[in-house]
Amino acid sequence: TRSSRPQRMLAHVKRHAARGDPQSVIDAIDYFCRHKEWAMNVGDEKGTILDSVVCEVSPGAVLELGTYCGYSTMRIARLLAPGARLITLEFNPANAAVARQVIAWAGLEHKVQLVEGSSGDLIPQMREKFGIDSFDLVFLDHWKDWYLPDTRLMEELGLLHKGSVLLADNVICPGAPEYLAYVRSSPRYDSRYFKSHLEYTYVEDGLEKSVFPGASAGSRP
Ligand SMILES: O=C(c1ccccc1)c1ccc(O)c(O)c1[N+](=O)[O-]
Ligand SMILES: [Mg+2]
Repeated sequence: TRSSRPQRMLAHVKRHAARGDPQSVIDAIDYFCRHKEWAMNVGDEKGTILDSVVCEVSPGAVLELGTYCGYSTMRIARLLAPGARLITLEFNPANAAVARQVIAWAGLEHKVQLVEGSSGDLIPQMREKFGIDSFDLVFLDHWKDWYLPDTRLMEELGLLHKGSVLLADNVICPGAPEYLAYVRSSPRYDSRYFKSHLEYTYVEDGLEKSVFPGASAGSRP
């Protein structure tokens, strides 16, 4: 049967990127998506914004919702301090299989735990299965109408602490209007929009960075 786009992307990585060199894997994927076949990685332009937020937060525990082929997983993992952990959730088994190989090619598998399944099912298992108490940074990049319900779930489960940062991709294109309205209006978040472009295009898109000031904020004094 015909190969999939993620499989062709992986073949391009194996042909053009150096094992154990995350930047060369990132560059190979960007080249493939810009010059051969568009794909929905966060990309190089929004990727530099993601990098700057990761460096600013210097998180000990990161949750990524939506692994896809592992591009943003690598961008985050390559910047993590020794001992810091990244858990990434992917719903689609075929994409997860490609992502595991991309992450391994970059030599970052020891920093990443890739879990297959639905975020709605897995988020409630974070404590018991992964020993995570709370997340310092969450990168939301999965189905856009799951951003809000999953955020509410993390709040209710106490997985966000004072200062936890939510960084959401695609808040303009394809868009996450309910999520955006929530984080921008709720007294629970200090939210800021980083204007950019949809990966590998001139269409406007951007990342929304929302800092959780603590569960007490927004409740009755
Ligand atoms: O939903 C799409 C999409 C919709 C239609 C066609 C192709 C992709 C998309 C586009 C850009 C993204 O950065 C992204 O994360 C996604 N996604 O699926 O999560
Ligand atoms: Mg995206």
